[in-house]
Amino acid sequence: MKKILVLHTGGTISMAEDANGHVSPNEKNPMDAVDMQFANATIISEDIFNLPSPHITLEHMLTLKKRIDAAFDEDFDGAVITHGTDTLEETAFFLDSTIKRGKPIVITGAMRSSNELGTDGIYNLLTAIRVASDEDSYGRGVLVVMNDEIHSARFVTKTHTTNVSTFQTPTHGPLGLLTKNKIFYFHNDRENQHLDIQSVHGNVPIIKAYAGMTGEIFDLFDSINLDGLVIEALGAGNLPPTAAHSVEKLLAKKLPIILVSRCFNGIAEPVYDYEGGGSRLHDAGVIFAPEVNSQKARIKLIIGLNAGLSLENGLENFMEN
Ligand SMILES: NC(=O)C[C@H](N)C(=O)O
Repeated sequence: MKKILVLHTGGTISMAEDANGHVSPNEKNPMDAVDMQFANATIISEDIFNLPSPHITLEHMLTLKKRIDAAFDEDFDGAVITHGTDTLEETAFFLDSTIKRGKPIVITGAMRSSNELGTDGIYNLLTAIRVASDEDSYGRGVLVVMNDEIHSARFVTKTHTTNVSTFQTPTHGPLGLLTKNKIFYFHNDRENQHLDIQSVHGNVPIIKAYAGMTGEIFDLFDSINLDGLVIEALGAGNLPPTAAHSVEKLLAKKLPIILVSRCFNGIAEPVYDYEGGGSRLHDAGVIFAPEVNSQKARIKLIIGLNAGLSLENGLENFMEN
């Protein structure tokens, strides 16, 4: 018999719709009323927060990490988290990057609130518990389970504003799926580097590049106290020339600048050798973060900085792997 901890954090899965079609949080979490009878698992539930996920901060993510660490030091065999979908991938990535792989951690949510027609919350919660109590889920890192699919926290992203199949894994594909009776894994994800941090300080904004971008936004950053910057660059990792010029001025001040692509699929690499091209940006000191989107690159940078990494001490290696 597995002992699974369910941590509710809020989100649409715990919300309800009113007569005007507006969706908002409930005083009492409807997920607490779900019948949790499993042949192979005992469920203990806690309402750790009741927040829409746009209200979730890195401090909340750290609180969740500490609660899961404590539960795993006790006799829990796995953890399930219910979470709003807007920032679910960020919490999933944070936990995957700060907790050593072993006992299953599964995150789920819903696209339709608890009293809406075709609500997906209870179904997703029950399938997440099935995955967390399955022997084969051990050692796979943090998993996102929604709509009968299992995704790696490292690569999954929210792709649709309203559709129940919103969580997808561009480039890599899902790790597995659930049928009525079985769980199938058809990929093994590589181990994600994890750092056991105790703080989450850092001011790290994300900037998106576009055709005709000038350097003004980067020049503004010159006067703000930043700990790092993440740029969603064009294509394989390039910037318009004037933007690149201003980025080089920030690099001269030893600011960690992380580059990912604004493309939905693929991996950014330093390839192009022209003004603003990726290979020149890389030579100037821009760090390319492969296989993560900008919101995950930002979390990864904050984790690295809070673990004591710096440009002189291992930050580039951490971000590039
Ligand atoms: N489907 C959802 O959960 C979206 C909601 N706005 C949230 O992230 O809290």
